[in-house]
Amino acid sequence: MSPDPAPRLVVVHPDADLLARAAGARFLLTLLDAQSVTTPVHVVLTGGTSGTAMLRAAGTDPLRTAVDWTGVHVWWGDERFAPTGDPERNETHARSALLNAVPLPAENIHVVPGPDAVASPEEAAAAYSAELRAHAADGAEVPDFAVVLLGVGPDAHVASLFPGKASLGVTALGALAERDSPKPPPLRVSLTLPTLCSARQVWLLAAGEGKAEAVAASLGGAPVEEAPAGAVHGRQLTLWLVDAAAAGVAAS
Ligand SMILES: O=C(O)[C@H](O)[C@@H](O)[C@H](O)[C@H](O)COP(=O)(O)O
Repeated sequence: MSPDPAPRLVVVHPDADLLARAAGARFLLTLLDAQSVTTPVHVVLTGGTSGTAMLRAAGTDPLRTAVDWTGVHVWWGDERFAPTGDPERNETHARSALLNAVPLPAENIHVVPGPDAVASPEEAAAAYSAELRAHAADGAEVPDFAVVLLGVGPDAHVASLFPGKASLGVTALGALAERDSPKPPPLRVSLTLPTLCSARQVWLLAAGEGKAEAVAASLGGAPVEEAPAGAVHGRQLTLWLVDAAAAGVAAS
């Protein structure tokens, strides 16, 4: 008998601000829950407007002081191939939104190397895959992620996995290089789809009416080539955190 699929829940918040605040608090509480049973706890952050707003909310939420940050490791679902400190980098936004506001040891922040460290996105992806393996359990390729956070693009992309791209067919665990991202900048590094789906929980964030079509297609079962977001599932939970506009409903 095959195991029951993990539940997929959709939480609709009235607007983008409440979405960010609720998701930020939920993130901190989920870290606390995870720390009550295991340490270290590995989490995957996302770039983008909603993901960054959520991290900013977590960065000022009083609950952040209850987390043992020395036992938290952060990773990125994708990164733009830009040098350290560049405003294009997801890392730069995450640091100013949350990471600089909490006592997270520098060695627990696993950044994707940029052109100031390696020669190409392929080299960056290989280095990130090796870093993931180094923090995985014996015999595993990637850490046991407690949560993967993902912003959803208007074309239903997640991380740097875009509709119609060969990257969607990559079955290996680890990171890959994308050289032709339709969302600028073109050069990026992304975790693979199976890596995102290896997490215990996957959260997908979407706000604004520009995301309504992507959310409807993803939840409506569109094929992965059309709506990569719909193909991402956590092992225990898949949580869609959206605002009313992205859900296509009028806010009450
Ligand atoms: O590097 C990036 O651009 C992202 O990680 C990307 O996957 C992002 O999360 C979505 O495009 C949603 O971004 P918005 O919330 O800004 O629409």
